[in-house]
This record gives sequence, structure tokens and C-alpha cells, in this order.
Amino acid sequence: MSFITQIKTFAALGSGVIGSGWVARALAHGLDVIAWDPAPGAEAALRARIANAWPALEKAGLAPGASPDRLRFVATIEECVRDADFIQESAPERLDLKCELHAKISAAAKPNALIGSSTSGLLPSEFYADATHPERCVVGHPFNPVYLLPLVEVVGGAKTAPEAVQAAIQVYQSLGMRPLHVRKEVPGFIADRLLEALWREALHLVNDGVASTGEIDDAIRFGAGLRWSFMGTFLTYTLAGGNAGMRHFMAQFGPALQLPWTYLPAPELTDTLIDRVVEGTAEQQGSRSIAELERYRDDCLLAVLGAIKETKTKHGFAFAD
Ligand SMILES: NC(=O)C1=CN([C@@H]2O[C@H](COP(=O)(O)OP(=O)(O)OC[C@H]3O[C@@H](n4cnc5c(N)ncnc54)[C@H](O)[C@@H]3O)[C@@H](O)[C@H]2O)C=CC1
Ligand SMILES: C[N+](C)(C)CC(=O)CC(=O)[O-]
Repeated sequence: MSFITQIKTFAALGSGVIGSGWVARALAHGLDVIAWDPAPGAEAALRARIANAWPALEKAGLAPGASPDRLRFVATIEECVRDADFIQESAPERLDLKCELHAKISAAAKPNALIGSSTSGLLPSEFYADATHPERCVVGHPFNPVYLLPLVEVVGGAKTAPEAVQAAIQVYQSLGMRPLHVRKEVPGFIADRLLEALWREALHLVNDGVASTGEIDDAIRFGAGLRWSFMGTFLTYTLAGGNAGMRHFMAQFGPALQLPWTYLPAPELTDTLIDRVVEGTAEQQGSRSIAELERYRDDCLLAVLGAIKETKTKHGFAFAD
């Protein structure tokens, strides 16, 4: 079984926050991009998002010939995928919608074109149930902003060929990403399972009046968030065990896992909790627009990525290590 891995034309279905991020990444890598989204005004919104992301992509470095002009917005699913070498779906997170959409995409696509879905945690065996040639269908779960963050979780379903997973990994690498193969098909994959546990606890802290949304964000960004950008939880905690390392750390802090520090089940999303979260984050946002905050975030990410790359090189690590 062979799949297309040398890609020239990238198809994007759904051009919201994530779809537009894929389009920006593919354009920056010098590809032709064809996009489709059924919402009125979707093309203008997509082009505005690309324009907002482009300065960061220029700073990060564009491939020869890369240009936003190589984006073509089309009116049908079939037109979008027919000539594509690789297809990425970023439609709303609804199982019925994705199932129906993938039946149409896969019926119109070249049989050996890989099809990725950006789903945050739906199971590929379920939403690819009605797909034609399901052996080329994978999840490629990215992180926002897709055009700067390297991680993409790659997950196969029951009918996905192992070669398709490897081929998708190759394609995502060619787009400058750091694929992580999730070997078991589990809801939420790896990263969102972790992020959701943190998010639930954060909502409990707001709901219980322990902290505001801003204080909770401070607890992350001035502490663990800084070290998470270059060292994950397990290696960080190995260092927290001192010279005795992880075994000592487990002996000292493992028993605390039995203490009632975390709630785990999510709090009820009452109007009061939703208002508190919305009002707290509105105060954090202040008078800046989302586009301004996106540009601020992009500059911060470029600075962090650049500093990490330089420091890794100094210590003999490759960027993907
Ligand atoms: N927002 C995030 O932080 C992340 C989201 N994702 C995943 O990416 C996917 C898209 O999410 P977002 O971009 O955040 O949503 P979004 O709401 O920003 O964009 C969804 C887009 O899909 C379009 N759409 C509506 N019906 C459609 C259909 N039948 N076919 C194709 N497109 C359709 C909408 O017009 C909209 O432009 C979801 O599966 C989500 O779980 C993955 C990683 C992060
Ligand atoms: C909130 N979310 C589940 C959509 C988040 C993601 O899927 C990944 C991210 O970018 O945090």
C-alpha cells in the first residue's frame, strides 16, 4: 500500500481557528492550498487570519515561493479535495457531522491521498466509519496556533493501515511539525487528556471562589508553564528528587496523591460559573483585540522557540529531542 507523501497541494476543510492555522502553515511551507468552509464570509475571515499570522511566519522563515496568494477558496467539498495530495479536516467537533463529512471527502479524493482530522479527541474508528478507503485515514491533532506549535498527535483507527500512520508522520514532518504517534486509540489522546485534567481543576478553583481566572493563569505562567516549554512533568520531577532522582521523588511525594488535592469530575457549568470565567478572562484581555493578542502570543512563542533551539544546540540536543 502506498500513500502520497511528496505533497504539492494541501486541502483544508473547515477554516475556523484551526483550519486557518493549517492553511497558514501549509502556505508558509510553499504549498498550494485549496480551502472550503460552508459559513457565509468564510473566505474573507480566512484571508484575514492568514494576514494576521503572516508576520510571525515571515520571522520564522518562509519556504521558497511561499505566498498567501497560493490559497484558492472553493465552493464545494469535491472541488476542494479532488486534486489534493493531502487533506486535513478541521470541522466542528461533532461526531455525526465529521462522519458525514468524511464519507463525502473520501469518496471524492484520490484513493491514495492521506486524510487527516484535527479532532481534539473523537475516535477515528467512529468518525471514519463510512469513509471510502479508510486505510488512509488518520487523526492529526494539532495545537493552537497550528502555524507555530510543532506538536501533532497522530492516531490511527481500527481500519487505518500502519503504513498510513507512518506516511502521515512523514507529511507532518515535511510541514515542520513534531509528530507524536498515539499508539492506542483513546478519547482525548495524550495531550488533551492532560490539559483537560488541569482545566477541570481550574474551573473548580474559580467555582469555589479560591482564585480568579487571572490568578490561576499567573500560577501557570510564572511557574510550571515556563519549565514545561522545554522539560515535561516526568523529567522535571526527576530533578525535583535531587541526586536521588525519581525513586526518591516517588517515595516523598507519591503518598500526596492520596490527599484530596484534586476533584477530577468537572464542576457543573452553572450560569454563575460561566459568567465568572467570562468576566475574569474579559478583565485579563483588557482593551486588546483577539488579533492583537494573537500577534503578542506569536511573538512570545517565536522568542521561546528560538531560545530553546539555541540552548538545545549548545547542550548537544536536536530540536526534536
Ligand atoms: N480550537 C482549538 O483550540 C483546537 C481545536 N481542534 C479541533 O479542530 C476542529 C475545528 O475546531 P476549531 O477550528 O476550533 O472550530 P471553529 O469553530 O473555529 O471552526 C470550525 C469551522 O468549521 C466550519 N464548518 C461548519 N460546518 C462544517 C462542515 N459541515 N464541514 C466543514 N466545515 C464546517 C465553520 O464554518 C467554521 O469555520 C475540531 O475538531 C476541534 O476539536 C484541535 C486543536 C485545537
Ligand atoms: C480545548 N481543546 C481541546 C480544543 C484544545 C486542543 O485540542 C489542543 C490545544 O491547542 O490546546
